[in-house]
Amino acid sequence: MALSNGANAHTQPVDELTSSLRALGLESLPKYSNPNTYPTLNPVDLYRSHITDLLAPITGVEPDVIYGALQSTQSLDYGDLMLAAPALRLKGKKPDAVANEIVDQFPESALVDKPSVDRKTTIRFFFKPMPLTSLVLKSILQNGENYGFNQNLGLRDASNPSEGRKSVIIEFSSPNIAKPFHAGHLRSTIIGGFLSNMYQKAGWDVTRMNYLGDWGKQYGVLAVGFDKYGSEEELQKNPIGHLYDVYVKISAVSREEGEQVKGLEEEVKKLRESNEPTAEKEAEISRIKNEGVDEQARKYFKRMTEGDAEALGVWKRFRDLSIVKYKQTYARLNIWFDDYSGESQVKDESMEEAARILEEKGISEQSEGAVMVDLEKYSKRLGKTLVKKKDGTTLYLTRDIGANQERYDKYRFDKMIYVVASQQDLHLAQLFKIIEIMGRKEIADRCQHITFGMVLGMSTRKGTAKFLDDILEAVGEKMHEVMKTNQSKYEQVSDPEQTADTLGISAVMVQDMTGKR
Ligand SMILES: NC(=[NH2+])NCCC[C@H](N)C(=O)O
Repeated sequence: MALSNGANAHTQPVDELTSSLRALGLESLPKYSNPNTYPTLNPVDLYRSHITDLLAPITGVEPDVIYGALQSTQSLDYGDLMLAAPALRLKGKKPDAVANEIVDQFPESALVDKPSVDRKTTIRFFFKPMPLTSLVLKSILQNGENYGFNQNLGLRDASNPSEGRKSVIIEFSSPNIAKPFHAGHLRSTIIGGFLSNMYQKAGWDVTRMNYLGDWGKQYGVLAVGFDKYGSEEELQKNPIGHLYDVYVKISAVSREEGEQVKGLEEEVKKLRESNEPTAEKEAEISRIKNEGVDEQARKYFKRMTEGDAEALGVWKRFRDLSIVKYKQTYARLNIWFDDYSGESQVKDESMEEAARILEEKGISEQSEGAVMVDLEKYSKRLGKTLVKKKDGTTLYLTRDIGANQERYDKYRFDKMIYVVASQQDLHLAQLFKIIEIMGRKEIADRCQHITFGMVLGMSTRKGTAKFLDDILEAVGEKMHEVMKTNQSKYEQVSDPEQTADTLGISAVMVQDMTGKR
């Protein structure tokens, strides 16, 4: 989304605010204004600044200290702002005496009532209602959807807007094709969407990125499965669900074959012990090993990695159709992405280059044909980890290393945020460490992992919700039930299904934001 450039995008309202303040009998803007928020001074900043102005002469404390000590309250019963007297750090005075002095000496103000002391040392401030409504409502009307935001925060240099805006990549959601969209993906989607909006409103250039799990042998398995169980019609209708079903079916076959081989091997062992012929059983074993799902999938994926157009074509269609469907579902949450990247998009060259650097710097070592990095010398908890498998293929971590560099080359980001569930804390810590010791500390320092637990506090009753669509469906149904418990109100809702849907989605979003982060 295009953002207006330049530092002055929001300076106009300040002038208008000044005139509103004059109308309330105040000369002009408060003298003390937080320099970070000054150009867009929103009402809360304005009140904090105003109170700071009034308290500075009474207490003799630095305005910065007072401003910082004025805190929001837990609930409005406790005032609009509060100040803990000890936070003023006045030496040689008892906090309760300080609190009383402040209340006694607090001058008449057009914006706030005379404060009161609570629990001896806490001073509570209540805003006067009338000026509050006239200031806030006016500011909301003037700023529209930009109310409460300061686009200048995203400037590289606030005093020199021509330096441009800071850029941030926010990587979030990142589900795996043909696998369920689980609670971790849901929370990542919500938190990531929220962060994107916040950075955008703070004037950063935001790139919303979805890093799909779309590469690896399992996509060979999927292609083999589609040959057997796939339906073109189903694929078009419901790609995400259908591919998942196919994957489940073919995985079961592959598991069965694995067990079969194990059983046959046991039998061969026994036959050998009793000197009986084993040829027949052995032939069966090698037939499964050579023609079974696993081997077919391995071959198929190998063709994909070698750039075989036909193999890639099939896979790409699965990916493209899934993305179309994802987009529709994300839209229900008002979430979109600028870049659908994914593990498949990481170029071999960038991974090879990373491998070369790791080797040259003596960071990686050979380990029984595979390549490993020992991070224990940096931190015990980072452990040892593979960056290349014995057969030369890459791993999840390898692809992340390559992707990190490619994103930097492409976007020159000032910051990159990975919104990923806490199961992957170690993975991301390893990633950032490896990037750092490869000599890219500057890039590593720009990367941040936003982690979260996966307790959802919302169980989908049937326990069958596997995809985002199902989850949203389930919460909608639940809401509908709740609505029906009040029949007289229910009858007044014109489109209950639609309303339940909207409420359900809102509930999912809101419950994630109710905890303090
Ligand atoms: N850059 C990353 N590794 N991002 C997280 C990707 C999450 C992964 N697709 C999963 O579902 O587990």
